[in-house]
Amino acid sequence: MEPPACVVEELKQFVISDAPPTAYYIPDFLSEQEESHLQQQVYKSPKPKWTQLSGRRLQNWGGLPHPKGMLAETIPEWLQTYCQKISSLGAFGGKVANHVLVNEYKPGEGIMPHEDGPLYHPTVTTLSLGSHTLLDFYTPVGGVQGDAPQTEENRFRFSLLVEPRSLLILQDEMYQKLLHGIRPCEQDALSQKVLNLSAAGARAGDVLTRGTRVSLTVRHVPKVTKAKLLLGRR
Ligand SMILES: O=C(O)CCC(=O)C(=O)O
Ligand SMILES: [Fe+2]
Repeated sequence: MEPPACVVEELKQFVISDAPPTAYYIPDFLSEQEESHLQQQVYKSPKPKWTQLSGRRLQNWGGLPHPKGMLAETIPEWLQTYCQKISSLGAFGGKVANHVLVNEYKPGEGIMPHEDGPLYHPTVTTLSLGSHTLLDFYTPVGGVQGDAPQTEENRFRFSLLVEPRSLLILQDEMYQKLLHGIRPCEQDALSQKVLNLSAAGARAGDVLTRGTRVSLTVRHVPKVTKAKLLLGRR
């Protein structure tokens, strides 16, 4: 089902026009109460729900995405509310998000440049709780013109500032053609390379100190397998 055109229309005011198509940045998408409620729920989750990785830890909700289809699991109500709220903006072309990754980064932690890949295509949406971060975007290896060595520095294109309580939506080229990552540092010195400075209420020259950030990446996994294997069936 297509979303009502007016809803998608409403998103257009949030396009980051200096970035490649298409990034939407919505500051204060969450109220402070919603932010602390979500933080409480994340930290109330049972310990085995966390997976510790190098430089961050995560919770996976909704099932494990797989090329053959995700065996869907029920998303708890405290997350489902936001799956619906974000989907109702038209972010997933009328579909409802069915997968959420919760990432926690302490100051000095980050995530290596990567692509989100085909399983979630074509949209990823991110809620930020507790702290800002800088999301850095890179040309893939092999995508840099000329003879320059393909170092991370040479492949770096620009950053987006995501403030706590904001919603970021990435689609199109931003999703498909660029890698994204978070540098493992404790402070961010903002420059003109941050393409959404004014929308995020910041200025070049500002230095922001990171706190613990929890991000919720809310996505729609199109390929789902519903048939649960009936164990013990005769
Ligand atoms: O924490 C973020 O904003 C980025 C997380 C991310 O890139 C991912 O989970 O794929
Ligand atoms: Fe990612």
